[in-house]
Amino acid sequence: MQSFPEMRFSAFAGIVQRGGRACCHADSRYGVPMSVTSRILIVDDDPVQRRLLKAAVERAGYVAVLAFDGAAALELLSDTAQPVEAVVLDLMMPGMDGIEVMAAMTAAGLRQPVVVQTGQGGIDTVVRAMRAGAFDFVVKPVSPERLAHALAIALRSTQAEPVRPGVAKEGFGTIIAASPAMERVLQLARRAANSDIPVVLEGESGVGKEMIARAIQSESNRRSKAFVTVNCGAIPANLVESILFGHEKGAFTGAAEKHQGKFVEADRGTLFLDEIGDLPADIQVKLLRAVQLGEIETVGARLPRKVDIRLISATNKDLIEEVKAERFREDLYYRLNVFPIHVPALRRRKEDIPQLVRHFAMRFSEMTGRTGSVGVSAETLAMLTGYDWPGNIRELENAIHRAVVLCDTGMLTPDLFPQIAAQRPGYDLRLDPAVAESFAKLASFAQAEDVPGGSPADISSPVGGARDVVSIEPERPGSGHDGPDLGQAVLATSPDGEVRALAEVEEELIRFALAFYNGQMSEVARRLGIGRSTLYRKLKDYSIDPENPVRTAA
Ligand SMILES: Nc1ncnc2c1ncn2[C@@H]1O[C@H](COP(=O)(O)OP(=O)(O)OP(=O)(O)O)[C@@H](O)[C@H]1O
Repeated sequence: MQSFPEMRFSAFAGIVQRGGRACCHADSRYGVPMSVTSRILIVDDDPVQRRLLKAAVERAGYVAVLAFDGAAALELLSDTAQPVEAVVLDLMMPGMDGIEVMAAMTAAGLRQPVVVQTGQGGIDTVVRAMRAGAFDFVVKPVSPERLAHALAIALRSTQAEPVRPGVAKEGFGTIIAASPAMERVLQLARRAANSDIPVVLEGESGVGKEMIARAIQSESNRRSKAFVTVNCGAIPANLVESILFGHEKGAFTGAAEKHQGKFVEADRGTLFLDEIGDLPADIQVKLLRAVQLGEIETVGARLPRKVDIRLISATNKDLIEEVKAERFREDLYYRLNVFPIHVPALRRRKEDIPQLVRHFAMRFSEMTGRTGSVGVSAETLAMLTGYDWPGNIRELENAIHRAVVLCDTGMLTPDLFPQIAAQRPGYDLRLDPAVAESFAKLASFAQAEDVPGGSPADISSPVGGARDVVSIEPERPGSGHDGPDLGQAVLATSPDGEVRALAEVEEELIRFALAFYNGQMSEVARRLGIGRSTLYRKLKDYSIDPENPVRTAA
């Protein structure tokens, strides 16, 4: 056995000279043996960023190697004596920028996975980086946890037999998440799992609400009991009561048998009420009673029955708006909505897309019995990351499934996603007729609601079928530039030459900032110099939807 000092690195930071330039490298202060520790190259011209990234990389247990520009980075990457296994690359650097570094890496046959750092805002840069071959991207300022996660997955991708990225059979381990927004969601959901607190999951269709509900159940102390789901929007109004609360034999015409109902089925377990906003008014009263008293009234029964239920509800409606419109009972709203969790749309957390794409490619490769997983080309990853996914993860999952089934080459290429390519600028859609035909066939099996962005008609005729999609991608005004487009400046005077009202200018500036910072509330509040709660109050005052701040013309 080696003695302790030999097992550890000495703490040093050396300077590598190269053509008059200097770059430094440092060892892990955690003293992890070199033979098992991956060396991560950090390329950033900003010394403060380099220091922060180095601390994060070392905290994750890797050795940080630092370079302050592209040229020094390429030299370190080519050093076979001390191989670097992954790269954290800044895109905006003087001289050679990040995209040029990746191009030079490709030209030199350097295959280390690259995690690029991008600024807040426009997706164009991300798309360019993915197209240039980036493995993943993180948005500045990146948390140490997010960076560690991205590096772990990047490093696994280089192993001969890649491990599925953090995927467990059930629970939170099944949920692929890389973005800070989803990390926060999962943090809240984990908290909720520790108690019986009623949870409402809000979010668009296909964002993963049911998956999160299942994870909460499977990590709660009810995990060994039933998880029963009811889609309140899908049950005919005249059957809701009987389906939820059950009925006695002969309770009404046609009730030939006793039916125990979902509440009884879920007794001692969890009841997941999906589309809760669609519950008819009379059933809302009965649900309120069940929640308040812990007892239900089975149709036709003489006595109420006690039940012990953990309730998780989900909605893709704005429940408070439903309350205001008197379609949803206020008392029930407050009973159910004790612990609200908002699950953001996929277009609001594009950092999740590369990992989801790889995850589904691997899963569907396994399911379709392929030997080894299909790869995903850089061009495809760029295209899929740039797309808005109106149907969220469900749409992404279905798109990858179809592409894997149709893929003959072992690599997912843009032509396997005609319904997406049709909506992204710059993709040539001259499809192989055989592929187009397969899409037409597959599309006829697809449920229209599963692919909101691509109906069968779109898929079978990708070129002609391209529809006018209203892009809600919150692109940074003047994206592709470093600063705001001056054409977007908030004007101080009105067309009649008079100074505009303060409230009007404020509203416009807030809308501008929301679009500019891609809806990142903390950033918007910070830049406007106000607190988050003030920002939320102002959004309410001006009826601004943070998801869609660009006001439509009156
Ligand atoms: N983070 C994720 N990681 C992996 N798969 C996911 C993730 N989120 C969602 N999915 C998958 O996407 C699909 C849709 O998810 P889910 O049904 O949970 O969405 P939902 O928000 O409940 O949709 P709806 O409102 O339409 O019922 C499922 O197949 C689910 O497994």
